[in-house]
Amino acid sequence: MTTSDELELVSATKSFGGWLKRYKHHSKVLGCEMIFAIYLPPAAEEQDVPLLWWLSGLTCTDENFMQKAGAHGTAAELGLAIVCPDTSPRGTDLPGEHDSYDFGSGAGFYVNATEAPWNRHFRMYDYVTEELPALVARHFPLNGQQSISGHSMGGHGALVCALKNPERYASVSAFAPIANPTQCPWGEKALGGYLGDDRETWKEWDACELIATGAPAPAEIKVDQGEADNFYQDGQLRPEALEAACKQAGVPLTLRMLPGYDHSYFFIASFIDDHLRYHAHHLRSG
Ligand SMILES: N[C@@H](CCC(=O)N[C@@H](CSC=O)C(=O)NCC(=O)O)C(=O)O
Repeated sequence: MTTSDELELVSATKSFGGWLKRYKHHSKVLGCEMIFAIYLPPAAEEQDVPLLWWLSGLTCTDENFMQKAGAHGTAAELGLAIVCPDTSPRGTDLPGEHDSYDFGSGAGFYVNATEAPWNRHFRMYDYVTEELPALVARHFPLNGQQSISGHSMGGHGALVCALKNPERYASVSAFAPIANPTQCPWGEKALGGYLGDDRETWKEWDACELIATGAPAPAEIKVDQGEADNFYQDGQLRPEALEAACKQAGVPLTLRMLPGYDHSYFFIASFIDDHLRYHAHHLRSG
């Protein structure tokens, strides 16, 4: 087992002149061993660089984005580091943790659970906003400038992290986020399980609710949504609710509805360059 400030290198792979590295560490917040991935652009060999957080979706680990999004070339060009955390605590084996793809392992929803037994380990919000940022700041050549993005459950996570901490991130974007989790089946299952039956307590983990109560965004929010996404068509994502909440509150949002694209990493790979350039712009001017 590693101690809280030790990193164990799992793998190192050269990519576009930079390095994709995976590390194992002990998380005090989650009470288990975790793996995260970091892409360090070539510029990180000479200077401290800005950082983009990528939060992945249901069933993902630290690996999906790094292997499928095709982000390394543009991140290398822009001098942007990228960190991908895992999507839940691992190896805790709570009763029922592995029974479904949308709750428990691979489905931490970036909240701090309050219901037993989940509250012992499932504190992914604190992990991605406190423990892991402090850890990577100590170990890598980062200049302190940060932005955040994510997909689906991770898009929800990115929006919530940014709306709760607008001073910490220069910008926020999302691909097909679960934008209104208090009002969709995925969110009702996860928030009910992790937080209990009182739906009032769910609202602080819902981007639309946060915006409605006056939470400011760090910059104009950028969201891409595929129109052929089956989860969108099934009402899991609700970008229209995000658009309405932003309009009502005067929060700037650029929402693109993209014909023909589904929920997969082919959609993400098609538009990741736009998102990286949007974040690099805000990180430079931040
Ligand atoms: N039945 C599918 C559902 C899981 C899925 O589609 N996961 C998406 C994220 S969905 C919302 O958070 C994903 O990113 N999958 C990983 C990938 O590499 O595509 C299943 O079990 O895969």
